[in-house]
Amino acid sequence: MAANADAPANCKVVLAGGIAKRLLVEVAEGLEQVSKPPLLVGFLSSTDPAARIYADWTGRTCRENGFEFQLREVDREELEDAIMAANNDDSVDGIMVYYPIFGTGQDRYIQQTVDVSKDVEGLTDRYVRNMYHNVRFLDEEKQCKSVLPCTPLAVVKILEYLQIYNTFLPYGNRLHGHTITVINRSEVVGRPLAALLANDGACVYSVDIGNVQQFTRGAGLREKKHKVMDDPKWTLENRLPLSDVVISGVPGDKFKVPVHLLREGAVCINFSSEKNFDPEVKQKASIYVPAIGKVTIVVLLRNLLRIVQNRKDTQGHPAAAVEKNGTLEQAAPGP
Ligand SMILES: NC(=O)C1=CN([C@@H]2O[C@H](COP(=O)(O)OP(=O)(O)OC[C@H]3O[C@@H](n4cnc5c(N)ncnc54)[C@H](O)[C@@H]3O)[C@@H](O)[C@H]2O)C=CC1
Ligand SMILES: Nc1nc(=O)c2c([nH]1)NC[C@@H]1CN(c3ccc(C(=O)N[C@@H](CCC(=O)O)C(=O)O)cc3)C=[N+]21
Repeated sequence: MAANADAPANCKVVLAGGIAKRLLVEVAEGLEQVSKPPLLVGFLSSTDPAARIYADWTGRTCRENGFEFQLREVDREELEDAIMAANNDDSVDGIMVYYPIFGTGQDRYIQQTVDVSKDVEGLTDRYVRNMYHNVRFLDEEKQCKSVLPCTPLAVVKILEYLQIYNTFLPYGNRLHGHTITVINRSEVVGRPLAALLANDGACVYSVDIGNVQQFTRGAGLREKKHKVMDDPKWTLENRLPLSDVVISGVPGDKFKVPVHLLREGAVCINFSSEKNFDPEVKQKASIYVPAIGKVTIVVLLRNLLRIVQNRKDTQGHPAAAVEKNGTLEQAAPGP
């Protein structure tokens, strides 16, 4: 054994750019099906430097891939009216609002101002409710897919790429048998992500600053949608050794995932702007994805195409446009 102690560890570092490229092929095909390049309008009222970087980056990715993008920098007091004007402007296909703005519950209120038919980020109530309830379509005919939030969906796409999703299993159950820890439970990323992964069959431990919760569809995946449980005995430290996938998104540069507690061969994914994993992660992980932003933006373009498509499909088909939430009765094609 000692003879091999200096051999390099076998961790594959997977960069988001490569995964994004594959998804972009799909997006390019979708773009050919629409009559004009979709216009995305981004509202920047945030003073957070991460929001501006992300906004610039969205613009660049849109333009490079045949989409139109306009950045509207408005005072936060004017934002609600500006969003309403874009809702009523037929030339605007999609709207995204960069957060944080007020950094309070008011951001949630602003989010709900975006018209559901233009919400590329899937953050309005109807989409969020569909996601938590595992309802995948907007219409009973199952023609119009619901919109999923970009960053959680980007993580799903990465897990599909890495073949953590087992395509031998039926769609909707493909994470059965996996134990996944998600460190972050924000309303925009961590909590929806835990729910999506649990709805797809995983046993998910959702960790935030206060506690650890388990999201699962129960033994034998008998439930249609996930349930959430609390147990004060659960800690990050005692969940990590059980987890074959660890996804971390803690803001700030203080937090580091304790590498010594990772299970040998774990798959580690970081979505925080800061590095939540020290380089030693490569001594333990089988796969390490250090950042996911590039995939998130391609998922955004994919969502933009989807809402353009859904609007086309609901024209002259008003039943699909009203609030009518079907339940997930059958397996549906990919998310
Ligand atoms: N790559 C991407 O596509 C995206 C990345 N981000 C990045 O992800 C990070 C998080 O963003 P948000 O979810 O919006 O932040 P947030 O501040 O709303 O939520 C942070 C979450 O982390 C938890 N947390 C904080 N400290 C912790 C600790 N020591 N241990 C365990 N949990 C802890 C909090 O309880 C909370 O659930 C940021 O760095 C942000 O820039 C955000 C959106 C998209
Ligand atoms: N409505 C809204 N949606 C967002 O998704 C949103 C937002 N507002 N406000 C700002 C935050 C921040 N954010 C990031 C995106 C990518 C990386 C990221 O990881 N980027 C690089 C790594 C760092 C780099 O290369 O500079 C990458 O993945 O390759 C981080 C953070 C999205 N945000």
